[in-house]
Amino acid sequence: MPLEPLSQKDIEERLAELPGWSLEGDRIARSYRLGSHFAAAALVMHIAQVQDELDHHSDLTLGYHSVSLTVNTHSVGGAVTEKDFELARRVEELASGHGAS
Ligand SMILES: C[C@H](O)[C@H](O)[C@H]1CNC2=NC(N)=NC(=O)C2=N1
Repeated sequence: MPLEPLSQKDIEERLAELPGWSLEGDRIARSYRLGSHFAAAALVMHIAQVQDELDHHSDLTLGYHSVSLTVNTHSVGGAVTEKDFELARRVEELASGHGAS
């Protein structure tokens, strides 16, 4: 199925199921806190693995005790699509396993 930009309503409905995620301009975004810098780096590596698996890649930033990501879909001109939410849901699952909050 070809990717299509989601409407504002579609985005809001999906964000309501993903606490901590928000719309920042034309991207969906989330930041996580971790217990140490190394724990944050480990989460970055795990997210990178999932991103390669999905062939969909966020802008991913490692902070001191934090990991932040924002994502949209380049192939539709930088709009938010279902693929961005697929990545967000996968990241949510693995982040809780890393003790991220
Ligand atoms: C060729 C490859 O499938 C594309 O470049 C993929 C890779 N990762 C991507 N990531 C994101 N965020 N948007 C894309 O459109 C995208 N396209």
